[in-house]
Amino acid sequence: MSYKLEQRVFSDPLQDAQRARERLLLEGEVPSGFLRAQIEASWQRSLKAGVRFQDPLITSQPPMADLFELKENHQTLLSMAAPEMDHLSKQFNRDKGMVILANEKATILSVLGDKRSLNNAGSYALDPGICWSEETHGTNALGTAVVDGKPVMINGTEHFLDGVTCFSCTSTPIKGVNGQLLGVLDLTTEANTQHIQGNMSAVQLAARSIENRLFISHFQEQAIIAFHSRTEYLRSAWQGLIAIDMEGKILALNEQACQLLKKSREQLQHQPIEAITGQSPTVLLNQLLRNNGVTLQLRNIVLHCELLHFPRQLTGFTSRREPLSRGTEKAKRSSDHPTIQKIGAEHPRLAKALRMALKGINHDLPVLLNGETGTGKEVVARALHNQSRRCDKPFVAVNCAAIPEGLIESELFGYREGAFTGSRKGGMVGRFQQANNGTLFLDEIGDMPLALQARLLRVLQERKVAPLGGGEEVDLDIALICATHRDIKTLVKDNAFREDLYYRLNGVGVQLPALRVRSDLEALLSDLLTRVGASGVRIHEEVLDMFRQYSWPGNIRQLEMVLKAAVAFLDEGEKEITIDHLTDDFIDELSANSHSGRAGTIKVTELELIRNTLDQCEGNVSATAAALGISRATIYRKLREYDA
Ligand SMILES: Nc1ncnc2c1ncn2[C@@H]1O[C@H](COP(=O)(O)OP(=O)(O)OP(=O)(O)O)[C@@H](O)[C@H]1O
Repeated sequence: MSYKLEQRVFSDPLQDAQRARERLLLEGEVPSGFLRAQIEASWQRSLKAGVRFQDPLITSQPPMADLFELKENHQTLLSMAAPEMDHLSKQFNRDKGMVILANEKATILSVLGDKRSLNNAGSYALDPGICWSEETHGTNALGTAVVDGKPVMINGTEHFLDGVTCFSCTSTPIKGVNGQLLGVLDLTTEANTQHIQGNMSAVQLAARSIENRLFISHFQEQAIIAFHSRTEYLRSAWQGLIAIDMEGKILALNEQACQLLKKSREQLQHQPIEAITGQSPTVLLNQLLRNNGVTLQLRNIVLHCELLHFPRQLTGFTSRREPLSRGTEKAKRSSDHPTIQKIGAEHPRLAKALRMALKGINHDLPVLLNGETGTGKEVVARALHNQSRRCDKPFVAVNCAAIPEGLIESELFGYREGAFTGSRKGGMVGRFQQANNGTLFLDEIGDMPLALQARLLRVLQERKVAPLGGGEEVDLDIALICATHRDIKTLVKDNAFREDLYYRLNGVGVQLPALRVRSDLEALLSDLLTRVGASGVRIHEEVLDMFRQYSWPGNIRQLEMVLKAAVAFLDEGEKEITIDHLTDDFIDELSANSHSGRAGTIKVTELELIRNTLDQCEGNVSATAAALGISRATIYRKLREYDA
């Protein structure tokens, strides 16, 4: 008894844990009072599960097919966690930290960091596919966080297996939109007690960010309100999030929202938002949109709220208002997929490129679309397919940037049943094969890893694809459309993109113009207004002028969202969008970011003017020179300057 008291007064967790190890070895039981309560309970469970200190670590990974399947089943979690893991890994690079993501059963999905730097055999058990449950590895941060469902730090000898007592590990659970356990994020460094608290804060911050990202992506079609009692915490990982449906019913909340509102998830979920805010959802949403945020004085707390996510069907939300236009479903559907004629209607140069692309695709020439984000690359790809000879065959789109690097190959080429021990029954048909006879759209092709570019080139040359793991080759008959926002020629120059592949993909190149240089803004506006159900609505000249001056970094996608918001603000019977219907933050953005006002943009504007005029004159340089009152030589010189 006196011994325990003494060691508690001069508590050193590592020494305490070492003593607890010695006692356990001597007595065969976990001694009480030596370890922190969470660790003691975990040691008890480990012992009960039959794990012993000296048990070897499991270092062999499962078969490749199981690994593929594991990653495939957790693709969303992996992609949402990737940026946070990357950030964490850079932050702890100096400390030789390894960042680990595991699933809800403590099986490792992904590891960042150089395990050789940890200089310990134990690090070789930190590979994807290896399970770190308490049953397999005794007390460890991943397995214990899964059991406890809360953050855990395990330092040195607090681990159960001798083989991992050289590590300090900090894990925190990652929860899904309904509070269910999705996985665990962990930071493993060499054992020391000094930094572990700092590690915990960093890991928790990263885990909250991942959860918030998952939350936002899960409720893409709903309104998401972000809030906090302190404004400086808005837009941070600690903000509360609530997703509501079109009737204003709470669909889900994140952990921080429950803490801020001091209520459990069960108490709040499925309740009307009015029960919390005291305001009808329509009033609240309209206020949030109009004022860029509101402060709510609730009974026991002040909440600063922002509308984080704008529901696509906002007009449906303000359902008491008459719909602005009553186009038939069919009309709506057809306007959802503009034709290439419509896309290029008032843009001769684009129209010509699109006509050539359609001819090309019908003769099996690949098409390469290039344009900034939101310029309509996917819209064009679909239009080309819909009007091609393959229109009744599949259109398969793959975003190369959204798939984890290790999975792109199996995603594109598939793998065979029996290709690997334990491979999935029926294997997996790759996207190439899915698109056979139809069109394959490879978006963000500029992000394809170099190693895979070689394989892609081979497939395109041979027009055959063999699933991973060998097996029969399948003849391919596909139209290929690729897209990128990157400058592929620069990537080629930098050796980041294979030159031979570039020429293979660039059968017909189509440059999609940025919105700021398009001469058909009015036509696009009327098209987009129809798409958002407001075909009879006009746009005030002053707003049009502002739109013409603005640089539109998000291009057509951004314009579409601005119009949706403006339409939602129209009062009943109102038929004109004026400056009053634009949100304050967009008006600020307009004045700060008009392309004629930006520093250093005179040259850009000049070149845009030349390009625009060239478009209008269908590429005729003499006509352009005459229209602008400058010489042909000046036009060539300025275009060369731009290229340089
Ligand atoms: N010609 C068009 N007419 C009407 N809407 C369009 C047109 N082009 C694009 N859009 C709309 O703009 C948005 C962005 O289009 P899309 O996804 O095709 O762009 P993208 O260039 O592929 O973007 P990213 O590079 O970010 O993937 C979509 O909502 C789409 O409906």
